[in-house]
Amino acid sequence: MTAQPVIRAKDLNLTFQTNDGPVHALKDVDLDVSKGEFVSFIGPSGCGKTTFLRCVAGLETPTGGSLTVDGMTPDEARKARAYGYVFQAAGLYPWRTIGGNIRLPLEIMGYSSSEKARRVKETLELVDLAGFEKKYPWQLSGGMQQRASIARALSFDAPILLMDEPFGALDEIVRDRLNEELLKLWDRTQKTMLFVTHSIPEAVYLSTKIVVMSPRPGRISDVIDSPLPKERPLDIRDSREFIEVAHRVREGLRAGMEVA
Ligand SMILES: Nc1ncnc2c1ncn2[C@@H]1O[C@H](COP(=O)(O)OP(=O)(O)OP(=O)(O)O)[C@@H](O)[C@H]1O
Repeated sequence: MTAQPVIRAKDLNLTFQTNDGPVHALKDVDLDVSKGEFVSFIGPSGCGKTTFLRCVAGLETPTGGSLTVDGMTPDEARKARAYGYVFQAAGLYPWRTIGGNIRLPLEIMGYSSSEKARRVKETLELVDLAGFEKKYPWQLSGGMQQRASIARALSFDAPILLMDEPFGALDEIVRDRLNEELLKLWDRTQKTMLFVTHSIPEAVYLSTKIVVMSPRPGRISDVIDSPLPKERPLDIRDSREFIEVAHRVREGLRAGMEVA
């Protein structure tokens, strides 16, 4: 049985009108993402990765083609709170505690006090930050702040998690650990993940599907279904299969640059 697509993009185009002329940020993007997949988007700066995520989130309006999110228009999906969004910088409010930050979307959505408390506790446990509820962001390391920002995006239990280079600013050891934790979290929550990265090993390690993009105009140059098993210890990165997928991603990136 094939899972029903949660994200379906067909001939998606987006051209920004700028003072320097039109910028074709997305060109003829076709992509189906099934429920529960972990999809990474990789490509050089300016190839439209963030723009695609923002289209899914209903924050940009495509100029052509169609896009459905959980069977709805992106705008409807945004209103239905179908996704959580994690940004490159943790973006926590410094004047709120970690618990206060996670509680914020729940306050906006009008959850009851007991429900807010339950969800804050639950998501803090999910990202391994139990006990840090009353700390302020500046009291946490960069990796912990990013985990808190993931908890905030998970707090209202949306079926889709959009992550725009969430670990880009972290050192490699912290990033490795968060990658491992993210896979466990994905396994536990069964959410559909859309994840932007510049790192080939990160994309290969995390994903069930890797979307390779090329710039000017932003197109998909390859879509790779990962042959790696779901269970992924970090040393899987030394395996032949891993190296082969990484090689194919690199080739896709190179081919995209040559065409552009
Ligand atoms: N609001 C906007 N107005 C005009 N041009 C924009 C706007 N947003 C993005 N662009 C342009 O669209 C193109 C795609 O940008 P986007 O941020 O999606 O790329 P990206 O692949 O996410 O890049 P990076 O890896 O650097 O984050 C770029 O050329 C960018 O300058």
